[in-house]
Amino acid sequence: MRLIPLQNDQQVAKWAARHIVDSINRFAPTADRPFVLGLPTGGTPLATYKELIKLYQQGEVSFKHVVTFNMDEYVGLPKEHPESYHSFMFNNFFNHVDIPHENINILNGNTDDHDAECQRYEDKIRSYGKIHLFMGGVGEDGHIAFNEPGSSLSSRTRIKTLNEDTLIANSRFFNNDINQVPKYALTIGVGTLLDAEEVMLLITGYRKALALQAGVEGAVNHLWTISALQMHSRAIFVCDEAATQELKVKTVKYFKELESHAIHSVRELK
Ligand SMILES: N[C@@H]1[C@@H](O)[C@H](O)[C@@H](COP(=O)(O)O)O[C@@H]1O
Repeated sequence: MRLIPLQNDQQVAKWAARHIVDSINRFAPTADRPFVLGLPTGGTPLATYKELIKLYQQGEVSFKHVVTFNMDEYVGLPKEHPESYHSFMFNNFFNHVDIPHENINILNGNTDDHDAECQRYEDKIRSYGKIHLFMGGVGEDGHIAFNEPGSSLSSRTRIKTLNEDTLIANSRFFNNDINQVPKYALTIGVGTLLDAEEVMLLITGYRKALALQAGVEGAVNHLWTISALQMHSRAIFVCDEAATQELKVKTVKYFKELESHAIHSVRELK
C-alpha cells in the first residue's frame, strides 16, 4: 500500500489528477485499446474533477479513448434528479471533457430487474479485461462505494440497503431530510473494486480520520470495508493532514519519508 500524506485537500486533488493524467498518457490509449477508469461521486473528488478539467483544457490529456465505470447509483432516483450520480458526473466532469457519451458507464438505478442490471455491469467491465485505475472516496464509517459495514469482502455489483450513518451523511444533499435520501443503491462490490489493476482512494478531513486509521492500521475486517485494500497489491491512499490525525506518529513519519518525492513534487504542480 502507498500512503501519500499531503498537507491539504487542494494538494490531494492536484496529486490525484496528475496521477490519473500520467496513467492515461503512459498507457497511450487508442479506440481499440481504451484506458478503463473507475470513478466516484461525493464531495471529496470534486476538486480532483476540477483539476482534471483544467489539465484537459491545457491540452495535457484527452479522454477520447477513455472508458469510465462509476461506482454506484441510487435506486429509484430519476436520472435527471439533481442529486442522482448521473447528474453529478455530467455536471461536474463529463460535460467539460472530450469523453464520448458511449464510453460512459453508470449503473441504472431505475430498472425493475436490479440483479440483471448488476450482472450486465459486471459483464461489461469484464468485456474490457479490467479497470486500469479505480479512483474512490470513503465514507466516515469506512465504506467504499456503497459497501456498508458488514459487506462481504468478495462481494460483486449488487443492490445494497444504505445504513443509518450513510443516510444521515447524505441527507446534506437532500434538504437535510433523511427521509428524502433513497434507501437503496446499486453498487460495485468490494471484489469488483479489488479486481482493478490499481485503486486510488482520496481521503480528506478529520471526519475521515477513523476510516483512514482502520484502512491503514486496522485488521482486514468487513465492518470497515476500506481495510480490504490491504489485500490489493496496488492501493494508494492520498490524504490530507486532517485525515491522518488518528494514525500513529510512527506510521505518518514512515510514509512521509518514503513518499518524500511525491510530497515534494506536488508543491511544484501549478
Ligand atoms: N457512495 C458514496 C461513496 O462513494 C463516497 O466515498 C462517500 C463519501 O463521500 P464524501 O466524499 O462526500 O465524503 O459518499 C457516498 O457514500
